[in-house]
Amino acid sequence: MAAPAGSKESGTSLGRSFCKLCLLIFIVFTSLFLVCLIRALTFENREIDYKPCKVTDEDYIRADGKVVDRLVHSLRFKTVSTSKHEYNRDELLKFQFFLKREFPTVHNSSLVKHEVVNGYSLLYELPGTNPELKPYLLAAHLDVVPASDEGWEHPPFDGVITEDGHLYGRGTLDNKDGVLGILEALEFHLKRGFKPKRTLFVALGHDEEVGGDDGAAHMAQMLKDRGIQLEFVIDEGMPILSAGLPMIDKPVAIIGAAEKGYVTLEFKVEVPGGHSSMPPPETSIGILSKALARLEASPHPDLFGYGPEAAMMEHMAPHMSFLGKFVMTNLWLFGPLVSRALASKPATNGQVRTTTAITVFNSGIKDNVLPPVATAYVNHRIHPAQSIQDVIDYDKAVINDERVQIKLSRSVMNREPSPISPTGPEDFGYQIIRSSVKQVFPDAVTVPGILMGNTDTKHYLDLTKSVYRFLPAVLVPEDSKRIHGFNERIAVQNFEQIINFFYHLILNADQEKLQVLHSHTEEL
Ligand SMILES: N[C@@H](Cc1ccccc1)C(=O)O
Ligand SMILES: CCCCCC(=O)O
Ligand SMILES: [Zn+2]
Ligand SMILES: [Zn+2]
Repeated sequence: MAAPAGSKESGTSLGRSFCKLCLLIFIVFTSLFLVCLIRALTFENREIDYKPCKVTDEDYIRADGKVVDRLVHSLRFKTVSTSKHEYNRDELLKFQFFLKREFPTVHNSSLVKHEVVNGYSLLYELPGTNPELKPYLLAAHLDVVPASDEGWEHPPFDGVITEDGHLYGRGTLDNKDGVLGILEALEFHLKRGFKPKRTLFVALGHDEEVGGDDGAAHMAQMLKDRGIQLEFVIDEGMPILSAGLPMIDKPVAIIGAAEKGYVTLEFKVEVPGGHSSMPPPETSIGILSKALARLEASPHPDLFGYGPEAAMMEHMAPHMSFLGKFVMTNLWLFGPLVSRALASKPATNGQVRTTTAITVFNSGIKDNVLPPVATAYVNHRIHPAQSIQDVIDYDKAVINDERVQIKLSRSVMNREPSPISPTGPEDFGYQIIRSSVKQVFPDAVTVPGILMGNTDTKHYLDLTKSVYRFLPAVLVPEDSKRIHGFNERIAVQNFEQIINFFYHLILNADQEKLQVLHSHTEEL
């Protein structure tokens, strides 16, 4: 049967426009590929390497004998914090006397001014010979979160070292490794006659795990009252990830340049009670449960690129496989892909958005009584691009039900996200930390990032804009569950590296200014 009139021509023109469309798509994809390729090939590694401090073999501190014993004994003090103002004072005092006895030079040298603050925190000052140089602060905390023997391979307060060289205990990662790391390095320096040019403070808080209001807050106020401004602060924070990041096979030291905010919201539904034989279509439990289900089904917006996470990827790019570099130097195009990859795992989802965790649900009186009240608590860790009010507004819009009352909980931990600290090639504090990492972990890549937990650094934000949350514990992503969880542990060899990190940091920070070694840009 002949084709209807005109169909032959239209078939050809359809074919022609289809070919034009294919050609257009081919041209678009080819040009996108070429743009990405040129960017990847010409990407400049802006990092500048600075002259590291001079050290000899005698300068290396070994974590053996007395050194490792001191950490083991420190873990046995049950310096547990449970809530605001509630912490084990006896154990804190025993720990304090132990440190005074074990670090005699730090505590008796005429070079060191040592103060016990608010009964249990420890503040040390080593005045520098050059008062022109702004002081810096090394922070850590003496307290730990609770732990019972249940669920642990070795009791959390015994300090057991296993055959494979791991020391098990509450506080091995959070944060007695930091406390002893700083004190071992300082004692070693002082015994060798070290006299700083730049004033150094060490602040060991005793209630970080419950907000730091009795410890770090007081030490910060003392420094403010003395009119002190700091060059930089380094406190506990992100680790060195030895695995788990996409398309990079080197260890990555993530230096926390920002810290997420923290807010717990209370959701409450109040309805008339009554006899369960005459129930309304929805009880208070039903109304609140549906509202919470909507919250879980509507994650807060993906804010990849609005915090330090994009800078983190770009700093990794020069050290990645070609594919990795191709992607990470073209986040303008692949950003949505990268953020979806980060969002796919709980351990990294918090890098790209405000997280939502329904942590408490209370309701019900008796099985034949309609529940007059249902209450729930939701804990959000807030992305630096959002505020507490943004989070409340978003939750209200998602819940969209007048019967659900939403209000700020009276949690002592509520706080806005921190400002983002400078991480540029000339920023002294960030570069000093980078140099010290590279001296102790030569094959590690250093990048800026966000700390998802919270620390005492909130109290020091008025003293400097350069606040970093980093401690070179070498971890894999699975280890994150050990922090505040079961089987917290540290490799003794890694503790030795932490001590030497602080040893180098104290030397590197004592320079008047950064001395350029070479800039990668010059190399190109
Ligand atoms: N550091 C602990 C406790 C804490 C929370 C919030 C502020 C200060 C401390 C955490 O991140 O959960
Ligand atoms: C290792 C990071 C810890 C976050 C702050 C804390 O829980 O003490
Ligand atoms: Zn903690
Ligand atoms: Zn901690």
